[in-house]
Amino acid sequence: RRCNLSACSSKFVVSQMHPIWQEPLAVPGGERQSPIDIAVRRTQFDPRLRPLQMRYDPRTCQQIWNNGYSFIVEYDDTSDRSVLQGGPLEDRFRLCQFHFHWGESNAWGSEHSVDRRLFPAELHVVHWNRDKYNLFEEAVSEDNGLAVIGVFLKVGKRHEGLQKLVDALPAVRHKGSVVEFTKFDPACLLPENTEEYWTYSGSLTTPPLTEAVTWMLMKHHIEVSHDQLAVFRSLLFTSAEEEVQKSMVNNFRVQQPLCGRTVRSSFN
Ligand SMILES: CCCCCCc1ccc(S(N)(=O)=O)cc1
Ligand SMILES: [Zn+2]
Repeated sequence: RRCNLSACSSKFVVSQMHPIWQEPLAVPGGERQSPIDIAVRRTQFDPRLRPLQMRYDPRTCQQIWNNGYSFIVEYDDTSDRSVLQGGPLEDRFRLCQFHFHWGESNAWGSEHSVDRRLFPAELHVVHWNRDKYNLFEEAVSEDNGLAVIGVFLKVGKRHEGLQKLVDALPAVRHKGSVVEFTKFDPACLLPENTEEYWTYSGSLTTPPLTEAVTWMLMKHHIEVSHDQLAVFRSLLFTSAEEEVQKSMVNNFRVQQPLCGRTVRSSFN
């Protein structure tokens, strides 16, 4: 199937209307946008890809914030206490936050797909290149500025590690609310096997959509219970002042053209 190259080549491409942000999105460049479908048969095994090395200090966990699009668990990234390196990465990246994307039903919700298969939700663990930049805000707009680990969620047994986070969500029901949240190790949300992943060069999936991200999608998913996911869906896009309350669901971006990029795998 030909990639709609028209969406890949023009300098400024106005991509599709975003279901939540409404206004048409003009994205810079537009030839390495995220998310994408991972066509497994077209991925290329790269034996040079090393295992990922996550070293997270749970004490760097600070708060949960409802930013009106997802809930963000934010970490203190003013020192090298929580760092990611290895895999496809040449530099060291500091953990700054993690968040999720999910659907209104279990039939969809993830941003990436695997052979067109969608998952009910997707976790993003966000890091920035501390060897090249001094702040996340700088790294966001730079090539090789960010490294995001993606993990697919399936509905099944209850995830014990997630429950502490789920219990805190009612406190950030409305857009703009923040609650203290400490001593949480995001490694508990990763699958046991973090050696098997796909990696490609892409972008942020929400504004500013900058093409700064090295993506690493875990091949293995984690399981959460239906009730845990229902609490995600009980959050609101809207602030307490707004008269019409809108459920925070379907906060994912539609898939973008691959534009000739190669997705590499760390496994055969
Ligand atoms: C200077 C402010 C920029 C904030 C950009 C925050 C952001 C982080 C990760 C992702 S995602 N979904 O690609 O992992 C999207 C947006
Ligand atoms: Zn995300």
